[in-house]
Amino acid sequence: MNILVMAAVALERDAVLRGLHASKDFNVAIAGVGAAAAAAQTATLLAAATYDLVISAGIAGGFVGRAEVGSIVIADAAIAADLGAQTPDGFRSLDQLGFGSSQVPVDVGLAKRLAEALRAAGGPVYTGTILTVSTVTGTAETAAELVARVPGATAEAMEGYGVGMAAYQSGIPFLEIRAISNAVGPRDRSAWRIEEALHALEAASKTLREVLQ
Ligand SMILES: O=C(O)c1cccc(C(=O)CC[C@H]2O[C@@H](n3cnc4c(=O)[nH]cnc43)[C@H](O)[C@@H]2O)c1
Repeated sequence: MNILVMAAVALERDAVLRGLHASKDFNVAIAGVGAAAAAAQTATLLAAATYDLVISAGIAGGFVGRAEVGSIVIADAAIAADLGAQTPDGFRSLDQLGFGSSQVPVDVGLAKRLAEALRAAGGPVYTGTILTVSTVTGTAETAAELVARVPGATAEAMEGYGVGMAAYQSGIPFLEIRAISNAVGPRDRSAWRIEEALHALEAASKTLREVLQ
């Protein structure tokens, strides 16, 4: 198998690489922060080589009561939660506006298999919707608004939809894997546990390699 893993920043890429133990089946690349950079970089790499699977991997915020710091979330759906329009009657997604889809398909069977393997390896693992946002949520009001908009919301990050859209447009299966570094809600950057999340991401990458090889 030839698998492309896209991480937003070097710290995430390095955690994934440590977990994969230099497996030749994987190319781990830096996507940049945000869906636009991630989509462009993923599309460039997909045009340059043949891949069987594309994965968006990194750290993320976890919705309170759904995914705690240090846990792993595997996407069963990947949704651009703020892509649409505000109207007097509330938010309208791209789908509701008739301009495409705010959701990219995930390989649900593979996501389930990976989640089972991660559970067997120990550590908290959840499957649920991972939101892609352009702005890191910083208030309880916005967190509540996102959960109301997407009831299955489990984690939020900034690249999944972009990576997934590039994969979808190339007809390649897609997965999103996130390790939780912080709670989604009132901004408290000092409470982010990035090291803890990177360790969880490394351990999850080890299991990922075992599942896919
Ligand atoms: O300090 C900040 O507010 C900040 C703003 C933008 C990016 C970062 C990063 O640490 C970049 C890495 C990566 O982390 C993901 N991430 C982690 N937690 C969250 C979150 O609560 N909401 C959205 N994204 C999150 C994201 O995918 C970044 O690319 C820090």
